[in-house]
Amino acid sequence: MAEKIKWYPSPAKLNLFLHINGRYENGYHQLQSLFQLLDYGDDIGFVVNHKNEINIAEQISGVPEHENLVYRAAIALKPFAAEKSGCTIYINKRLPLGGGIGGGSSNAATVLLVLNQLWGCNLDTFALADIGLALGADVPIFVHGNTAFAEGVGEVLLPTTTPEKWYLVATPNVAISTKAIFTSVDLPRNTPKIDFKTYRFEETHNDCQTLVEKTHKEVANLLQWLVHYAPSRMTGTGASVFAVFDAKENADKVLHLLPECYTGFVAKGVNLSGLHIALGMQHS
Ligand SMILES: C[C@](O)(CO)[C@H](O)COP(=O)(O)OP(=O)(O)OC[C@H]1O[C@@H](n2ccc(N)nc2=O)[C@H](O)[C@@H]1O
Ligand SMILES: Nc1ncnc2c1ncn2[C@@H]1O[C@H](COP(=O)(O)OP(=O)(O)OP(=O)(O)O)[C@@H](O)[C@H]1O
Repeated sequence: MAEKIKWYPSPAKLNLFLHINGRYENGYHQLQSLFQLLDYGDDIGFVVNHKNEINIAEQISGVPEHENLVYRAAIALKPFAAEKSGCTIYINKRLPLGGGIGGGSSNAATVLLVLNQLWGCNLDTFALADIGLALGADVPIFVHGNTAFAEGVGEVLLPTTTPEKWYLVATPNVAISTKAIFTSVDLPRNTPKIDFKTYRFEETHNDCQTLVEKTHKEVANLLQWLVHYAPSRMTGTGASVFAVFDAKENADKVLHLLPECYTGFVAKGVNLSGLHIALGMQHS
């Protein structure tokens, strides 16, 4: 009989703000951000084997298996598992690729946390976050699983709690390369550091937004439309943007009005990742 697939959530995040404070010698950027976890994302399924085989059941279009962060995360964890450990991994993709909502990074974190349990590796979340950081700057936030302020390249995390808000997340049909934004000469890199204790959404911004609005008119147009309804901003390096609402019904109303050329969803901001709840991890 075929083994049952065990499914786990892989939540999305928003960068409620993103300030670029400088640049490290290796080209990576020193940033400050507030990573807001959402109750919406992909689902990742697992069937463990003892045949030393790691594979992905169905490929993501345009992403070769060996470049898929899901595959790369499993390979990175394998040295810590028993010799013949393997798995088949299923991906139920809902999050847009390259949206700035962390889809690939979150998928990698789900694989690290779940296989750590299923393979019995017994690594703590700090060790898993270290492995994750080598896969992407956004992986550690999903490994630790708390909404958090971030510094460094995004890996120095200060968990926080945010008031319950509803987010309409909308994405134009364009792909934006994170690398292209971070290597642009037009990216501002000198925002002074803020004190997280005095954070207010209205007093922050996303340093990538003006540049992306110039290079991708679709993002500028979407933001212009959305801001009529609620405070709106771009997340990460785009292409997704979000609008903030106090009530779900208001976010739903605007989602229904969203022009057909955009995709969108409504999600609640949460302080603890749904994955950590599913795995019975109360704190990281
Ligand atoms: C900007 C954010 O989206 C904020 O959440 C992330 O920090 C990006 O995280 P990510 O997609 O996991 O990024 P990575 O895959 O590590 O890096 C993609 C590219 O972004 C640039 N990059 C990323 C993070 C950072 N702090 N500085 C950078 O300059 C690097 O050029 C790198 O080649
Ligand atoms: N499992 C995966 N899911 C999504 N993208 C993946 C995955 N594995 C590799 N990738 C590659 O990573 C790229 C960035 O994907 P991702 O969805 O993480 O971007 P993002 O939302 O901009 O992330 P971030 O907010 O962390 O910058 C994709 O365009 C794709 O080529």
